[in-house]
Amino acid sequence: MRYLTAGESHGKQLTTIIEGVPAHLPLLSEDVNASLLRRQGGYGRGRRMKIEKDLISILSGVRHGYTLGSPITLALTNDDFKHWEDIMGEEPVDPDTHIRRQVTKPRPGHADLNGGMKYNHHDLRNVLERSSARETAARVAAGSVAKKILSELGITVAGYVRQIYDVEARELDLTIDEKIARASQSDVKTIDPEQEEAMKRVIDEAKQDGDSIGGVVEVTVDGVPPGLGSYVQYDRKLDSQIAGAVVSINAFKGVEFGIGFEAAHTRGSQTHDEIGYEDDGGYYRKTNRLGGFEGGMTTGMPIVVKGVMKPIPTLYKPLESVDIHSKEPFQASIERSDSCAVPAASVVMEHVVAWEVAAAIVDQFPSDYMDQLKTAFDDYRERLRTFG
Ligand SMILES: Cc1cc2nc3c(=O)[nH]c(=O)nc-3n(C[C@H](O)[C@H](O)[C@H](O)COP(=O)(O)O)c2cc1C
Ligand SMILES: C=C(O[C@@H]1CC(C(=O)O)=C[C@@H](OP(=O)(O)O)[C@H]1O)C(=O)O
Repeated sequence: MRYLTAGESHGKQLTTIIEGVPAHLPLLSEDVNASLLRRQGGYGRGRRMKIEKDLISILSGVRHGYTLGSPITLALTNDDFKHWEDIMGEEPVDPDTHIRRQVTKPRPGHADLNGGMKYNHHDLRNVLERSSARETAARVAAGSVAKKILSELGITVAGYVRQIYDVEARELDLTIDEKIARASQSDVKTIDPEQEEAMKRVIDEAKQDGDSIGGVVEVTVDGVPPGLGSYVQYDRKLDSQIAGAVVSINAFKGVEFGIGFEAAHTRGSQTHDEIGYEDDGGYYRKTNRLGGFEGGMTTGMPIVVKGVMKPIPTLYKPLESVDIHSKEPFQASIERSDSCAVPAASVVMEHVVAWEVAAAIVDQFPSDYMDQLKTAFDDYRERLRTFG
């Protein structure tokens, strides 16, 4: 399976084209919209999310509620476009007006300067429109289709906020239903109200100071069998595909599986997951310190992956920059902005991880239609249970 996204942040629409989804997967626009709605929520978002009502139209690949096996096109209209028509429209504009409106003071931490230099854009709006995390709506749309495939196979994916700035969510031993319930809340998704309030407080403080903050998101995938991904070629290692996908989310700078960076100071005996066997369930691990991966393949334990999001680059008290026309020092441009997008990004990360897992499954069990996939997948699970 593969997908492409297209669209500018304040352009007419975002488009996702997905290829390789097996036929006969139940799919309605409501399924995608439920995910999009969650991504729009979350404490710390700016005014843009009050303008948009992210609802997709399915333009191809689905008929009477089921996928056809042909490319699926999901289109999402930007409601904000109506306010930007003269800036974002396709018609040429008068050069004087154009010069006055240009974005010329690149924001440190955003794609503005590097993108402008690379594509020779003297108006940095040409960069920021596509580098904006508005694009993550299109990726969540793709991920919601992936989640439908996974749910047909008994696999669930849940993402939630582990940390915002210096407020850490307490570690809890949650059931999968509790994790999903927590992930589907649309606010700061944590465990106890006190921590939620503390997270909201640090977001408010950053906002009042014209500053921004980041945090940590955790995604868990339950119900995966052992052996998804492969050790035989570097680019088939599923953990590396997931890591790449996480770091491809705007502002995500690091990723870890299980105990992750802690493994630098744990001994082998406190790092690896001992193996057990039960007649009913087959092989299992006594712990899940490695977050569900060995050798680029799933172990059968839940995948546990964390991503760190840096603070948002646009600051209402801007950092120093240089005007690319005059070369004079200036404060960076202020674009309307979020002050913290970690809660929204937890929904994005959940969906990009879901995509990678679903794509690995469809790749490993090539199927034209869902029943074929389910049978191949169930047979595989059954074979593993008595393996050896
Ligand atoms: C959900 C989400 C919302 C974001 N909102 C903003 C924003 O309002 N303002 C901003 O400057 N950056 C925002 N970002 C981050 C930038 O898009 C990102 O930092 C930029 O594209 C540069 O990419 P890099 O940080 O990965 O290097 C957001 C990121 C995510 C995931
Ligand atoms: C539009 C979204 O996020 C945007 C991501 C973003 C950025 O620079 O990444 C900047 C802001 O855009 P605007 O200036 O239009 O408010 C965010 O609102 C979205 O998540 O749908």
